[in-house]
Amino acid sequence: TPAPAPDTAGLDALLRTALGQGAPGAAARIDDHRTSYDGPATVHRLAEGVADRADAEAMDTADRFRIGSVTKTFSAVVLLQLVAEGRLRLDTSVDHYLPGLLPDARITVRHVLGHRSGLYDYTEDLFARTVPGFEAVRTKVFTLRELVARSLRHPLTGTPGAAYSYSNTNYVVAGLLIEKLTGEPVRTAYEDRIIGPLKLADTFYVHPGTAIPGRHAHGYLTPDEPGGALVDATEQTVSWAQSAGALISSARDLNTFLSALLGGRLLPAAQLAEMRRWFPAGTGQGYGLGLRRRDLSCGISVYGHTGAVQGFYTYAFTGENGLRSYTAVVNTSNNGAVQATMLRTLEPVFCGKWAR
Ligand SMILES: C[C@@H](NC(=O)[C@@H](C)NC(=O)CCCC[C@H](NC(=O)C[NH3+])C(=O)[O-])C(=O)O
Repeated sequence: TPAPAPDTAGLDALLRTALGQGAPGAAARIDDHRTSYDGPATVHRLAEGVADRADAEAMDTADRFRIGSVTKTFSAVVLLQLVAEGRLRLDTSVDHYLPGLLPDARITVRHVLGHRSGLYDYTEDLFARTVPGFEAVRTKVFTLRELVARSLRHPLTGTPGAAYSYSNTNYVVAGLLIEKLTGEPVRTAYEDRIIGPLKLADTFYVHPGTAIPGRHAHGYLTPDEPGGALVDATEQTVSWAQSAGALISSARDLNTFLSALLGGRLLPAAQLAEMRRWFPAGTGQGYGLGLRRRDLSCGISVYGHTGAVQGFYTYAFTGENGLRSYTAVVNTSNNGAVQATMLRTLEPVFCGKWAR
């Protein structure tokens, strides 16, 4: 049975709701392939509001932006390619590859990629106070090991291999694994293994640079104080996240990436299957290896990742076999109402107008 057509009117209504809840702008793109993830597609583009509050430049679906944790899916793909090449084993202790880094040799590569390591999330400390925390790190450059050291000031939050517990520390360790196994910085791995082969012309890893190259949206951080002024957070190193959240991309490129991933272009079937071994991660949600699954009201499950970096929320998901891919960005963050509204957009996009 063909998938229901996207309800673009319902999607646009939700984007406008997000603006009413405090987002300066919102943009969304759907790439709807007929028979194959890399074949011809119907493209839907929607944009509301402004990319830049200073000059009221309109939001455009072509604008580049910071994708936050969607970076984790890129990092997981690189490591799973290394698994396919026989250079890494998922059920081997991280200690085997990075001796002495972690305090518990029971933590395996699979635990790290599935957020089941128990490693404390150092960003809890960094961003307990949203704007002061951001201002304190926005121009800072950390090493990946410094970020792990911040995590290890706290005990493990649980037994390695037990429940899912989201932690950025896991994808900092993933970055250290990529660098150790390839002998190259993570930027080279992203470029050689994903960005180049898929020709993702809007996708960049510029750390520790602070500028978003070319045409981009400004990102506005919502302060903790109700009614407080938005903070232009566009320029930052994102060194606090790196392999856990520092990539820059566009709606077009993320749709290409997810369609290729779920379409089987980036990983052999065995490794894609590993990525899709789900652990419970909330109601109607699963986490595999760098990949989220969300179950929708119409019985469709979608696969991708969300992103939250100062000034930008990203939602990037695709359906079965990567046929219909959807990316949306709103240029604010630290705003729960906007986040909830944007998660609802998956319904009209993948279930059509009967989902309202
Ligand atoms: C959610 C998403 N995770 C990410 O994208 C990672 C990189 N971001 C975070 O862990 C949140 C950092 C604080 C953001 C800040 N919040 C605060 O400072 C709150 N005090 C903000 O909202 O900009 C995911 O994995 O799905």
